Amino acid sequence: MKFTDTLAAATRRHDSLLCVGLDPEPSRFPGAWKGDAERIFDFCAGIVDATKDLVCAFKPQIAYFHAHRAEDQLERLMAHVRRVAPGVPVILDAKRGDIGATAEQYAREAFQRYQADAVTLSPFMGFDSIEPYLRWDGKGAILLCRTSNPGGDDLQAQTLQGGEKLYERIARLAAGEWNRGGQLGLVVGATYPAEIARVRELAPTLPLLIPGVGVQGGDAEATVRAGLRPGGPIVVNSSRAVLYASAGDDWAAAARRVADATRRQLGVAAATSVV
Ligand SMILES: O=C(O)c1cc(=O)[nH]c(=O)n1[C@@H]1O[C@H](COP(=O)(O)O)[C@@H](O)[C@H]1O
Repeated sequence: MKFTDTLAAATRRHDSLLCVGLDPEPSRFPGAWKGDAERIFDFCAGIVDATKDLVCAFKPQIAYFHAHRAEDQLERLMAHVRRVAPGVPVILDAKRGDIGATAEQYAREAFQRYQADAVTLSPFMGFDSIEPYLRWDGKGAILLCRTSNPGGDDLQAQTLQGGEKLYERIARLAAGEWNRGGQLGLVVGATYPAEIARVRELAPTLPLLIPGVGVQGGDAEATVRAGLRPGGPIVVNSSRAVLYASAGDDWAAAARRVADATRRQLGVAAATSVV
C-alpha cells in the first residue's frame, strides 16, 4: 500500500490529524527508568500502546536512538508499531541528504532495515539526492521546505533570481517535476502559518508534515486552517508535549490525555475550517 493511502486510511479510521513524535530522552523518563537508555524501547512502546488509536502516524526521530547506541531498540520499536498498530504509518525522521550512491544506503536503512513507510529528507543537494528513495515503491519521502525553527529563515526565506523564495521553489519542485511517482511530501513548521498557506497554494495535494505545536508554541488551529484542504492532507506532529506530559507513574495515561486533547483540538479546527 502506498504511504499516502496508508496515511489517509489511518487519518479516517482514527479521525485524527495527530502524529505522535517518538523522541526518547532517557533523562526525562519516569521513575526508576530515569537516565536508563536500555529503557528506550519500553518507554516508546508504552507511548505507542497508549496513543495508537488516537494518531494518524508515528514519527521516531533517529538521533534520539543513535545517540544512545539504541538502533536495535529502534528496530524493535518499528516491529512493535507494526504489530500493535497495523495500518498506522511510521515516518522515520532522519533528515537525510547526500549524493546518490550514499542516498541508496540511507534509503535501504530507512525502508529495509527499519521498515519505515516514509522518511524525512533535506532537499539541499538536489533531485539526484532524492531520487534513490523514490525507487522504493509506495514509500514516502518528505522534504524539508519551511522548517519550524527560527533559523529556517536564514536560507529558506532567501529570494532567488526571479523573485521566488527558496522554500517556494522547493514546494513547486516537489509538487511538480520531482514528484514522479507521487511519493513526495513537505515539512512546514506550525510556527509559520502564513508559509504553510503559501506552501499549500503551491502544492495543493501533497501531504504536509507539520511539526511545531506543543513545546515550540505553534498554533494548532491556525495550522489546520492554513494547511488542510480537501485532497490536501496534513500530519501535525507533537513530540515532547505528549511524551513528557507526566514524569510520574501516570506517564502513559497523561501522554494519552495530551494526545487526545491535541487530536480533538485539531479535529474541531478541521471541522470548522475546511471548505
Ligand atoms: O522534520 C521534522 O520532523 C521537524 C522539522 C522541523 O521543521 N521542526 C521540527 O521540530 N521537526 C522535528 O519535530 C519534532 C518536534 O518535537 P516537539 O517540539 O517536541 O514537538 C522533533 O523531532 C524535530 O526534530
